[in-house]
Amino acid sequence: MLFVTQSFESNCGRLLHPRQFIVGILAMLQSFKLFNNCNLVFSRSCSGYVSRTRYLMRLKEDDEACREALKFANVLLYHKLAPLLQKTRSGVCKVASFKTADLKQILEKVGKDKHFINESFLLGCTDKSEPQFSLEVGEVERSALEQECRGTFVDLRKAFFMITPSESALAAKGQALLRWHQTNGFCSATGQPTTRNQSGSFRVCQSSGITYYPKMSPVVIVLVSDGSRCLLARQAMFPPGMYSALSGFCDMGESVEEALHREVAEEVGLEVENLQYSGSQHWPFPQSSFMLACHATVNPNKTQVNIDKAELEDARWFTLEEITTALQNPPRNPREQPPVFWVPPSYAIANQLIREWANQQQLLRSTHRLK
Ligand SMILES: NC(=O)C1=CN([C@@H]2O[C@H](COP(=O)(O)OP(=O)(O)OC[C@H]3O[C@@H](n4cnc5c(N)ncnc54)[C@H](O)[C@@H]3O)[C@@H](O)[C@H]2O)C=CC1
Ligand SMILES: [Mg+2]
Repeated sequence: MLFVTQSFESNCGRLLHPRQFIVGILAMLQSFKLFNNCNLVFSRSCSGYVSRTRYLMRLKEDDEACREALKFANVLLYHKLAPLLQKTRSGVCKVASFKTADLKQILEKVGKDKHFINESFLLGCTDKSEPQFSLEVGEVERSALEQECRGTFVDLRKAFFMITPSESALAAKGQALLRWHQTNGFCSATGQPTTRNQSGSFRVCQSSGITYYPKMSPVVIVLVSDGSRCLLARQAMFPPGMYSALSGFCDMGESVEEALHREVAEEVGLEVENLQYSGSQHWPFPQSSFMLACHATVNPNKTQVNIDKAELEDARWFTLEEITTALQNPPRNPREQPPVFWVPPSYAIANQLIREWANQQQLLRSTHRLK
């Protein structure tokens, strides 16, 4: 109904394009649930962001519509949370996705019931409004499935170095949703099993009526600059040579600003100022984090780091030259051939912060040269 009301409001006072008119009628039918398969027709006839969003909203909430959408969906496969990747003819890696009908045949070939596909969770939809789902197939023998699908299940951290940032985001979301369902099968109040809705947008405990929604833990991440260098750190568990921006989970009751000040003070013993928001990102590790990324500065006369060795193995200041070299030479296989110093892959928001800082430094230098 919201859609109909808003589209009428926004079109008020001007003539409707025939396409808009059809879309409006379909939306109205859909909102009154008079036309069962309407969502399919609707999704294919609209390509706008708002239409896709409203369509997804409906799939999340309406089990029947979601089941219907799954019949014509694209499904991403995971084996013990590792996404299936395929190589294109040109040798580029991409996240594999299968049409439901094709996937049913594949599942039957590897000895799985075709109805198993109903275990999928709704992920989103493509630019063409084709619904996307994720499915965990960990019970099936991995090599048989890889052969049948002509792909390889790759650890997600490794996959981030092989696929584009937008595919990384999709693969990360799929994994996070599967993990959340795997670890939220029981109500924390009653201990009774929880059941999912069809899309997987929530789970309910039938005994207490409590609804659980997939959750992310807020994490602050900050690139600290002293004006000409930036501070990067590494934890002992990082792959050799990798340094990243400082980060930390927000404590209960904290604001982003408070968490940033506290984390920097705890981890490297510095006081930051001039916080500047850069962006945010969902990060699937360790259990779905919501990364809030900022830039900050320290007084250039107070740059002595005092590392908390329980948290960090090392933290040091890097020059623009060191950063530029690291950004220009991302490692292909960091675990097998680690460079002396490298930064997180382009999908990670830490990489975005580091790139922004490098661009700003370059701009500052060229402005100085002009003076
Ligand atoms: N996307 C990106 O660019 C980056 C993402 N990250 C992510 O940020 C996360 C947090 O960063 P850290 O520096 O490790 O955090 P941190 O500095 O807060 O230290 C982690 C410790 O905090 C405690 N902790 C408090 N709340 C927690 C919670 N909700 N979940 C798990 N542990 C909690 C645990 O003892 C844990 O060992 C990392 O797990 C990492 O995956 C970190 C850097 C870059
Ligand atoms: Mg930390």
